[in-house]
Amino acid sequence: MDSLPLPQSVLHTLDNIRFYTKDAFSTLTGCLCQQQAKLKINGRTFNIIRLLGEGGFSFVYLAQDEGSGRQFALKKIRCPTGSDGVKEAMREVEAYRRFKHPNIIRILDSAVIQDPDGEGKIVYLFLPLYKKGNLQDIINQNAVENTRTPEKQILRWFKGTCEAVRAMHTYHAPASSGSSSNAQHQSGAHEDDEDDEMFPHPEGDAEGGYSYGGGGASSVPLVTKNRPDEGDVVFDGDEEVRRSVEQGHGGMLVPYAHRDLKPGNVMLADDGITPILMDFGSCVKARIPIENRSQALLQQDIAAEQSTMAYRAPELFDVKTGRTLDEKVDIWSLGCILFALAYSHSPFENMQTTEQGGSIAMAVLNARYKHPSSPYSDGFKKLIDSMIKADPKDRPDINQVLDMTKRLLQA
Ligand SMILES: Nc1ncnc2c1ncn2[C@@H]1O[C@H](COP(=O)(O)OP(=O)(O)OP(=O)(O)O)[C@@H](O)[C@H]1O
Repeated sequence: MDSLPLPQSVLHTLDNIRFYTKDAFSTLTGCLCQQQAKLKINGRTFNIIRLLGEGGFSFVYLAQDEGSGRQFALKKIRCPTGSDGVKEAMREVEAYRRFKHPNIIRILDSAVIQDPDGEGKIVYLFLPLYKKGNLQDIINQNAVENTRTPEKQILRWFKGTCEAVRAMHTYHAPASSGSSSNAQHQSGAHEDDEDDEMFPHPEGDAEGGYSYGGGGASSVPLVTKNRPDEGDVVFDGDEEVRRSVEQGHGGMLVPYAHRDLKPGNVMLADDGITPILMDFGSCVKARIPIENRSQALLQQDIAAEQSTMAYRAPELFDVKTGRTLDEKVDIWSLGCILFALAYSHSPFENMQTTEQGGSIAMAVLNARYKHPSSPYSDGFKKLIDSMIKADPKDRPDINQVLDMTKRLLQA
């Protein structure tokens, strides 16, 4: 059959869902209407229904398990040979597993396969599907319809988002061997893991909590374990945390920072109320002492790649030697998120800044922004202002942000 002429946008999409053999892909391009892209992993077949979204490093598809009919968000991360892609993707997987909290996305499973089209590997993350979209969709809708979300509603979404961030900022290393009691479990994490482990995992975990097949054209399942068995040392994917646990220093505070908090990374659960924090590709241990210029430049480069500019804290634009980066970077971003939920844009992507010839970076470094006129309360505006402070030391910590938010909700 002759191939149908396809518009560029469709070809672009197809280029990114060449999940399986070239023959099958030819069939797909020839019969787009009748055929659906399929992905086979470990004997399970998934129909790829449509593209949900696209990030800097990945494509996210709506996928359906042909056997059970269950739908997922399937994140596909392509990792070229010679890059740290697989390692970085696995850091994201470990971060999803580390934080078990009702406002943090959980991972259902993951797999690494040989890229059928190249030398590299592809990492697939199976995530719960959120059909209501994210907070950026709400912002876009408000902008298009010239509407505003009521203050209390904004604060409810914001509070849930802060609770997710608190779970990261107050993370404690696993207490000891044979126990899964980390801070998240103690503070009411959901234990609803019955859906986990979509693929059979016949072997034990490899060192580092996962293993993946090293070659061959066929799909190789990632061996993962989402819940620790009795007697296992709980490994959270971080070498330093593991060493501390082994040395009997479990239970210590190890704050993590998300480093890419923005409305597009907060999904809405099906109730439309519960915010779910996602996209942990940028997540790092929060406290990083900067001892020399090369460390400063490295952190600056990482931030430039992974932290969205309009929500990025000033200390990540210009990393200073002799300082310690910490979790306050997220507090800045939370201030920008609250502002954006109110006024439909980040404080540092408004027209005024660019019209006056100023760059975003300059405005951020000076924490220079203005509240447009609005019906929001003074308390609400003060909460935003408390977080968007140039000096991280002047910003509240996450517990203080939550206290202020709760007080406003009760007012
Ligand atoms: N679980 C999900 N349910 C529904 N849609 C999702 C889900 N996960 C991701 N998406 C969609 O895919 C988009 C990209 O996802 P994600 O942010 O994880 O990718 P990324 O490559 O890490 O992005 P970024 O470049 O912003 O860091 C999201 O903005 C969202 O629209």
